[in-house]
Amino acid sequence: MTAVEFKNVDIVFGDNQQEAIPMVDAGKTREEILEKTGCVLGVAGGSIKIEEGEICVLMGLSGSGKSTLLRAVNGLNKVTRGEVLVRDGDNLVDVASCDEKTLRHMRMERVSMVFQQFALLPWRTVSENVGLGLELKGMPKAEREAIVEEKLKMVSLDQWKDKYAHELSGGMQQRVGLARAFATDADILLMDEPFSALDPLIRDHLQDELLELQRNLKKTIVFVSHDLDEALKIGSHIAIMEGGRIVQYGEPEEIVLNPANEYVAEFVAHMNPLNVLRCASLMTSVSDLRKDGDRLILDKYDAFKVTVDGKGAVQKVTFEEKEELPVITFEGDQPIDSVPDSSIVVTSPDFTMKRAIELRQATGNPVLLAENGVLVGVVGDEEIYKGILRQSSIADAAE
Ligand SMILES: Nc1ncnc2c1ncn2[C@@H]1O[C@H](COP(=O)(O)OP(=O)(O)OP(=O)(O)O)[C@@H](O)[C@H]1O
Repeated sequence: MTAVEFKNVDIVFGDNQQEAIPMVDAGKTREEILEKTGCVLGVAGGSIKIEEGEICVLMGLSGSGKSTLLRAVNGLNKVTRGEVLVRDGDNLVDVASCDEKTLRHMRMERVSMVFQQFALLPWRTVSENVGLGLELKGMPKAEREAIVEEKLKMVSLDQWKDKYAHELSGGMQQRVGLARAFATDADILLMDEPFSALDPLIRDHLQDELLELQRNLKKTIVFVSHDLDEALKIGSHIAIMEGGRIVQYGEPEEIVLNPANEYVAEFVAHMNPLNVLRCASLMTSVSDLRKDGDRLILDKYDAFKVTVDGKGAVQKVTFEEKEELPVITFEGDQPIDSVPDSSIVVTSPDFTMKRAIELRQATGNPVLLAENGVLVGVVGDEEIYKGILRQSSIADAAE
């Protein structure tokens, strides 16, 4: 079900909007529109649909219009033309055109916002900050406290509930901000660069925490970031914005494999491919493997050979004709170090390049990929190098 839909959204700042809109339609740039009309183009023709339970990341350089689009979801920015549909129970409300009362209801009950600068009230304790939204809604104290306690536990700050913001580190303050957002019943969270002021390790940790919270609570999150690695890590979909326009919208791997223009390619050139590229896009397919009689050859030295049965399932793998290697199925929920040295791992083509490298390192052998028990391909050193080289050739091309 759709949680948020932007339909041809234009947001123009300034008084001369009637003159600016035809220029938006003609595809004029922000600079041209500013020069002719004095208006600043915030967003032009923004159209995306965000499904419930997704994390959609709005990504782009400073000034590309990310925050402007985000703030349209709770009516903080007035939409010049177009619709911003937001789920309210069984209905979708157009927050761009609804009355004040409906907008207040949407802000209070449906959409909650987490800011970059924590926005904690210094005179309130941690628990009073987390309970703020509930208090404004008029929830009785006892009921409020139970929810606050639970959310503080979720972000591991229950021991800190009576402290004040200045007694907490930046990362902890941001976790309080997260707990406050998760404490409301709002199904939709807006997050405007919530982690960008934090140092990289804490940031990485909070991203993991957000993903974990998201898995449990299944909120819909619209997240602004200027960092493609962050977007790729947490986004189920990413909208890349340039000069007020969405230039590409897609799943992380789609964006990395097929950047829509040079602007996107430039971001992709500097990202870390390990967590994004999947084995399926790195592997050599079974149909491209060389053969030795009935056996498939897995590497260029003809060292590893695999025998499959009539249904395509792996039966036997030999090393240099002498040794038969143990074949292990790896589902992904066991630790890597549980995988025996020298074994051949069969795993899913959906796993990331990072996982393939870890398995390759743990076993010393190529990694086999199977779908529903049928061998579909292999990732060995060659495939891993190609994955890394593709990345550096994108970087070279972008420079
Ligand atoms: N209230 C406003 N009045 C006038 N212009 C505005 C207003 N808000 C944003 N803008 C302009 O709209 C454009 C897009 O700004 P926006 O803040 O959405 O970009 P952003 O991609 O979020 O950038 P950043 O990462 O720097 O926050 C900018 O040129 C900005 O100056």
